[in-house]
Amino acid sequence: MTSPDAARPRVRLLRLALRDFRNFERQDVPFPADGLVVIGENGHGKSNLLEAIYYLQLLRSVRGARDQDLVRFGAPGFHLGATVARPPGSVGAHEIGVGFERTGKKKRVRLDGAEPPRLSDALGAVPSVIFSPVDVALVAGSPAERRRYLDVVLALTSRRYLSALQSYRGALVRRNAALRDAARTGRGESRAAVWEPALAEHGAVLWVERRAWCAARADAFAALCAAIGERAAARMRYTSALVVDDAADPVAAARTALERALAEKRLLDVKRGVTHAGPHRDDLELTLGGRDLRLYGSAGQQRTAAIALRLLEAATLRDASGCEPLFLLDDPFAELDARRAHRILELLGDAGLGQTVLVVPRATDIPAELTRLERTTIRDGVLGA
Ligand SMILES: Nc1ncnc2c1ncn2[C@@H]1O[C@H](COP(=O)(O)OP(=O)(O)OP(=O)(O)O)[C@@H](O)[C@H]1O
Repeated sequence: MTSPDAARPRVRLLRLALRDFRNFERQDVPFPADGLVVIGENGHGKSNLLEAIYYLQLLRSVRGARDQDLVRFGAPGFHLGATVARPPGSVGAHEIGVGFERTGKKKRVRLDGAEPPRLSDALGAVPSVIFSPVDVALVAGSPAERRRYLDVVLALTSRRYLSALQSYRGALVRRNAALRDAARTGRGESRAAVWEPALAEHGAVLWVERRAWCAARADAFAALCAAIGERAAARMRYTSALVVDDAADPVAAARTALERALAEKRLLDVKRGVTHAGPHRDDLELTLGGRDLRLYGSAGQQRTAAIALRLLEAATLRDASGCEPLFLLDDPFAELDARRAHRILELLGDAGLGQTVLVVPRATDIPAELTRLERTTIRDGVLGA
């Protein structure tokens, strides 16, 4: 593996303080510069630790859990505090604190002691990517998994996308509520139509940015799958029912097309109580040798494509922030053959390998490439126990 380039800028987690988060009562964890390997039996808190670190980026659970479920059983709330080192000249806070109280469901963020005007201003505070065996759902799961992947990657790296996503979701909830109302009362179709300009305006941004990202990264996806060990050609493509004319201003063209599609489907929407047209129905098509990986891929091929998606995510974060993100590895090589695991670590190394936190059930699961990292153990939510 290429040795990490010391000059490459990286974000580094120096310390993480966990209070009543999942099965951690009170832990202060120092992180060495290159990273840490955490060894512990099943169910002792390894994934919880990675979830806590990732929370500092997304301000929500990477596993899709609700905030109240992250609070240690019986505790009133949780708090995470991190100290981060950044390369000279890069922007971002050095002290990040996130707290959540069960009563009132209040979430508070502090960046260097100050509360940002909006929660979303703190998104991406600690850039990181998680690699985990459950990532296979990105490939084998429903289109919703892949849309969520795109939404996370793009919302973390494009302010315009984040803002459009928030507005689009708000308008969609309201239009669907109006549709259900119209279906029940037999009128009020116009109340659903009211939300269509907003859906078209913000949906167009989602559509354009998703397509642009997929087009820009498609070759890299194919190259990564090949480098990991696929012999057939892998392909990634954004698919959408929306037909948009080529235009100098693609957002304006997508907006017009979406407005038309929403109007055309309105009667059907009223009948079914849901919105049929829009980027919330699109997908990221992944194929190998021309065949849908979701339907025909082997478990190993699906894992490979999922890892390629995570590597693309890391590259996107790197391009946006200029820094190497943290790599959080949740025993990701468990079911892969040694050759593939080795190639993936080589690819991670080629990217400059940011600070790495690897969690594994046994010391024998640590790949040779990462045996140089410091080690600790975890038992019942206590590190170093
Ligand atoms: N809100 C919570 N409060 C207290 N404990 C919790 C909470 N949520 C989950 N747990 C506990 O955390 C443990 C699971 O931790 P985690 O998912 O990190 O396991 P792991 O070490 O990664 O295991 P595996 O190797 O099986 O993936 C379980 O014992 C579960 O009961």
